[in-house]
Amino acid sequence: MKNVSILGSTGSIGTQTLDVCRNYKDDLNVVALACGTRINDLAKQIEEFKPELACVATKELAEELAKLVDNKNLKIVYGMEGLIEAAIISSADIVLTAVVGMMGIKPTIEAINAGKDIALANKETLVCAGHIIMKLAKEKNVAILPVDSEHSAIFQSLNGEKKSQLRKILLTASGGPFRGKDRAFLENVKLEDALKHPNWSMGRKITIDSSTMVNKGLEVIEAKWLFGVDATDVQVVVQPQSVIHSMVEFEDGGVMAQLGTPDMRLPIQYALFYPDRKPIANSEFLDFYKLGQISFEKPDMDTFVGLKMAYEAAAKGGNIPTALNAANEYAVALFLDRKIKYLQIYDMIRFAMDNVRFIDNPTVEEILETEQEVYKLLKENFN
Ligand SMILES: NC(=O)C1=CN([C@@H]2O[C@H](COP(=O)(O)OP(=O)(O)OC[C@H]3O[C@@H](n4cnc5c(N)ncnc54)[C@H](OP(=O)(O)O)[C@@H]3O)[C@@H](O)[C@H]2O)C=CC1
Ligand SMILES: CC(=O)[C@@H](O)[C@H](O)COP(=O)(O)O
Ligand SMILES: [Mn+2]
Repeated sequence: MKNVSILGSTGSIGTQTLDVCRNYKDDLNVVALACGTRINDLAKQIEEFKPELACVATKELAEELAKLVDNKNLKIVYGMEGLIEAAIISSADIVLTAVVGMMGIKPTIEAINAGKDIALANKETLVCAGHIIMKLAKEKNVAILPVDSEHSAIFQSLNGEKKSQLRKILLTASGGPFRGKDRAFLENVKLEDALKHPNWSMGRKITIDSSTMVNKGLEVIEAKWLFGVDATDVQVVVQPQSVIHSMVEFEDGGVMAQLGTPDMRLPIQYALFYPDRKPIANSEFLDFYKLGQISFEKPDMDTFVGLKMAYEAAAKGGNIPTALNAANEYAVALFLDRKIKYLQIYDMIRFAMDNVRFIDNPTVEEILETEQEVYKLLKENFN
């Protein structure tokens, strides 16, 4: 039996993780659940999975949750302190990090310090603090198991191979809902259209990131840290059907790929049960006769400049990936609130990367200071 703590249990990855736990009740035991504000959903999860601890965003929500649940053994906590408590709970063997954004940094680091394996969906954490997290994980001998579909595919493709013989990583991208469009088209795109991912059903923030291809940029940096390669050795290949989840090429010209239907429960359960594979319940299997064709394209980085800026951020290093990520989080939240136009997401990222005070090898505190500095810069310079 493996004890699991889930950070972000009410979201897209969180609920799919609970579906895996539901399908494997004898193997996975949920010990902690953390969410932000959806306390009615959390209350139902608590009733079904009976964790020891539940965490919500604020004290008020914690008090409301206490009224909704009838479980005297449940400890209810809140805020960042509470999220860290959920991450380091002594009974957990593994922490699945599925919160969105930089709020994942501290709990992930504390979970590693407490010796927990990490099933990592929260890519923003590695983008900003990959240099700290990968080093610490090695020191503490804990595994960082990728949940992001592409990184799980790379991890699966590298299984049993010598990393020294790896030539490059081929990171696949759907191209998002605006694939093939030009900059003039992007000028006036609507929120509703940006939220229509061609293949995946995901949370709102990552869905916008996929549409701008900033998601792919974050994933290039995530791959750099997870697999210890240069970002220049990560080549993005647009594969619009999202059937090939990523590939790796070796020195001898051999290419290994992982394919599957777009169902996040596969990478989730692969991370939770690694190195075992388990049957997947209620999912479709790939039918190559029905599939017809798989096609490939080069990404248009002159239109989707978010991807180009991520390569630039990776090359500059230090706190520049944090500047890119923080500006993107800030801008996407405004776009989701209909406060800015689509292309301002790129403008804000550009401005933050060009104007933030450079810090080489930033500490966690400096990463979080950079986040605040970026927010201030953007508030002062965009209205
Ligand atoms: N969705 C997907 O298929 C994929 C997602 N990822 C990554 O996984 C992460 C999660 O994405 P996704 O599931 O789509 O996002 P969602 O927006 O669907 O879920 C986010 C989760 O974080 C919780 N949360 C928000 N604020 C807080 C807070 N203050 N304290 C604690 N929890 C909080 C939310 O709770 P509540 O809603 O209750 O406020 C929710 O449970 C992201 O980093 C994303 O990039 C990676 C690959 C695929
Ligand atoms: C499911 C997943 O891992 C997402 O990151 C998804 O891959 C987004 O797709 P694109 O960014 O390629 O559109
Ligand atoms: Mn992905």
